Amino acid sequence: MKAVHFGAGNIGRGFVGLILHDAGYELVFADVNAELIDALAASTSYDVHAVGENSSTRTVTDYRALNSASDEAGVIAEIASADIVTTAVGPNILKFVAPVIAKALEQRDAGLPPLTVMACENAINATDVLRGEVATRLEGGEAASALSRAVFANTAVDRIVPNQEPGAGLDVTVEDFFEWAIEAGPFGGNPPVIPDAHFVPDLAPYIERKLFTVNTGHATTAYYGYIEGATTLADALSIPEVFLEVKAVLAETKALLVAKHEFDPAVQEAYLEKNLVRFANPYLTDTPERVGRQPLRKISRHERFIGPAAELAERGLPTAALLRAVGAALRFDATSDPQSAELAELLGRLSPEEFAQQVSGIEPGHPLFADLVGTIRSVDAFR
Ligand SMILES: NC(=O)c1ccc[n+]([C@@H]2O[C@H](COP(=O)([O-])OP(=O)(O)OC[C@H]3O[C@@H](n4cnc5c(N)ncnc54)[C@H](O)[C@@H]3O)[C@@H](O)[C@H]2O)c1
Ligand SMILES: O=P(O)(O)OC[C@@H](O)[C@@H](O)[C@H](O)[C@H](O)CO
Repeated sequence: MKAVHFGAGNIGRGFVGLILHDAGYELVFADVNAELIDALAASTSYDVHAVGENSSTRTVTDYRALNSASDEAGVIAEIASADIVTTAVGPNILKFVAPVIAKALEQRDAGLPPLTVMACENAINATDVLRGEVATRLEGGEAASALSRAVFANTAVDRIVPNQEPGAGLDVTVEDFFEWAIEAGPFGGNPPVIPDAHFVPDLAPYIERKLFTVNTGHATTAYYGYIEGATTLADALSIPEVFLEVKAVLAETKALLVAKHEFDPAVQEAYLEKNLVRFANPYLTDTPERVGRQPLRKISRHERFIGPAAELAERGLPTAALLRAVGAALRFDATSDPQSAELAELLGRLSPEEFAQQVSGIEPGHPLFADLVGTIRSVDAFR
C-alpha cells in the first residue's frame, strides 16, 4: 500500500505520516521546501516524540521524499499508482496541490481501485474544497471520468504539534493525544485501512466540535496571550484574565454545539476542560505566534470565531466573549506573520462596516453585524 502526503511539516511528519506508516503504507512525502525534502530524502527514519502523561517515541521508516515544486512529474507518477493522497499544507494552499492531483487522476489506470483523497486541514469540509479545485482542473470538470478514479472524504484531525526546536532535525515532538475522524459515507462500506483513524457516518459534529472547541479556545489563548506578552501557550493560560476569557468563549461555543448537535452538556464540558489541560501541556512548548498565525483566515466567515458567533447570533444566543476574542485577534501584529501586516493595512483602509463584510463575510442584515462592527471600531483605539 502506498500513500502520498503533501506537506512534510509539523502535522505531516508528526501525525499523518506516522499514522499512515503505522497502518502499513509506504510513504511518499511531497513538499516545496527544498531543504526539508532533501533532508528527508537523505534519511531513512525520523522519530516522533509524543509528550504528556503518556510519553512515547515512535520511529517512522519506509518513506521517500519528492520536491513537488521541481519534480511535479515525479509526484504525479507516484499519485497515479498510490492508494491514498493526504494533505497538511494549510487550507489556502489546496488550490496549488489540486492541479497535481488532477493530472495524476488523468494518468491513473481506470482499472485500479479508486484513490482515497483526504485533506487534513483545520477547516470545515476541506476535502470538498480540494475536490472542487481538482474538478476545475480536469477536462470536462465535474463530468470528467477521471474524477471517478478517486474517493474524496472529509476529515477532522486533532493533535497539537508546535513548531520544532532548531536542531531537532526531522524528529518531531507532539502531544500524546490524537484523534483522526474520517467520514465513512464516500467509501461505501469499503474504507481504507487506517486502524488509528475512526470512520464516522456524519463528520459535521466532529469537525465543528473540534474547530469550535480546540481551535477557538487555542486561538483565544494565543491572541490574549500575545497581548499580555506571554511567550508560550501554557504561560498565556496561566494568566487569570486570559483563562477566564478562554472559558467564556468555550461556554459560548458549547451552547452552540449542544443546541446544534445535541451533545450532552456534561460530555461537552468534560471535552472542553480536557482541552484546557492540553493547551497548558507542560511538556510542550507552543507559542502565541504559531497558534495565532494567519489572523485573517482565523476571523473569516466559516472559521473558529465568526463561524460559531454567526450561528449563535442567528439563534439569539450570546456572542460577547467570541467578539471580544475577535477584538484580541485584530490586535495580533506578529512580525513573523505576513497576514498581520495585511490585517493592519485592511484595518487602516476599510471602514468597520467594510471590514466586517469583506474580511469576515458578515453582511449588514445579519444579526451579528452591528456587534461585530462595534468590535472592529473599538479596536482602532488600541492599535
Ligand atoms: N500543527 C498542528 O498542531 C496541526 C494540527 C491539526 C491540523 N493542522 C493543520 O495542518 C496543516 C499544516 O499545519 P502544520 O502545523 O503542519 O504547518 P507547517 O507549516 O509545519 O507544514 C506545512 C507544510 O506544507 C508545505 N507546503 C506549503 N506549500 C506547499 C505546496 N504547494 N505543496 C506541498 N507542500 C507545501 C510547507 O513547506 C510545510 O512543510 C494546516 O492546515 C493546519 O491547520 C495542524
Ligand atoms: O493550524 P491553525 O493555524 O489552523 O491553528 C493553530 C492551532 O490551533 C492548531 O494547529 C492546533 O494545534 C491543532 O488544530 C490541534 O489539533
